[in-house]
Amino acid sequence: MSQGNGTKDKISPRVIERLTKYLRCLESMSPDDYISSEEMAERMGLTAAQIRKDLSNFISEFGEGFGVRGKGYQVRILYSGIERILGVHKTNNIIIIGAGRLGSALLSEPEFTKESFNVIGIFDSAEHKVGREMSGLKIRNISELDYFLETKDRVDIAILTVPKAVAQEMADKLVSAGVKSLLNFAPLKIKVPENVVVANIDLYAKLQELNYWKEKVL
Ligand SMILES: NC(=O)c1ccc[n+]([C@@H]2O[C@H](COP(=O)([O-])OP(=O)(O)OC[C@H]3O[C@@H](n4cnc5c(N)ncnc54)[C@H](O)[C@@H]3O)[C@@H](O)[C@H]2O)c1
Repeated sequence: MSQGNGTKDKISPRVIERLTKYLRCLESMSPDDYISSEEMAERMGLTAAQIRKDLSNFISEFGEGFGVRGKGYQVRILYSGIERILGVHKTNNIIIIGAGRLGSALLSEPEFTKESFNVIGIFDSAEHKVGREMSGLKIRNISELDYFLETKDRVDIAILTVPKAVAQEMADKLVSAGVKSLLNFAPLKIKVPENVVVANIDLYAKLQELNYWKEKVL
């Protein structure tokens, strides 16, 4: 995860990444259960101290009743607190730029039917795709993007699934129209101003990393 030039927040991206994993860990538990940091640590291959340290950054988000001596954290309180920290307790509107193979696969992803993430538009530049329906949404012409951003609901996140050659240009367009968060799948590092966050997902780079580690464990 990167943002323009500076860091707005003292919280490390690693902490936020672990919070998303804590949510996954808690998902399989009953909300009335309690879990200790030791038990969570064991399930997740972390240390209890790490978990306590991560959560202590946000202690005010959890409020009363968080952490009962001898029992641990109540799953309901921990889960909803982390959801609030991550901002997924409310609906986040998403648009997808590029209705190709990846854009189409993401649009049909069941996570996007959850309340926290809601795809409200998908755009493409290919005339033959514009107007077609994809997972219940009409593909819009990219030329309508500015008008859409001015007139429709707030857009919280834009996902870029366009070719590398146009990804930076599309990111600039989104940023100048006021979009503050980008998830980029094109294999290049998108540059954004300081007040914008971007997560670049480079699958090929991940494969290269994995290949390195594979050699080490053999
Ligand atoms: N398919 C994958 O598994 C995969 C995996 C990782 C990364 N990627 C990357 O994701 C991006 C998309 O991959 P894909 O396989 O879906 O490609 P694709 O060719 O199937 O789709 C790209 C879509 O973007 C559209 N497009 C091109 N220029 C545009 C513009 N200016 N505005 C709006 N739409 C535009 C094209 O018409 C096309 O529909 C690429 O950068 C690719 O390298 C793809």
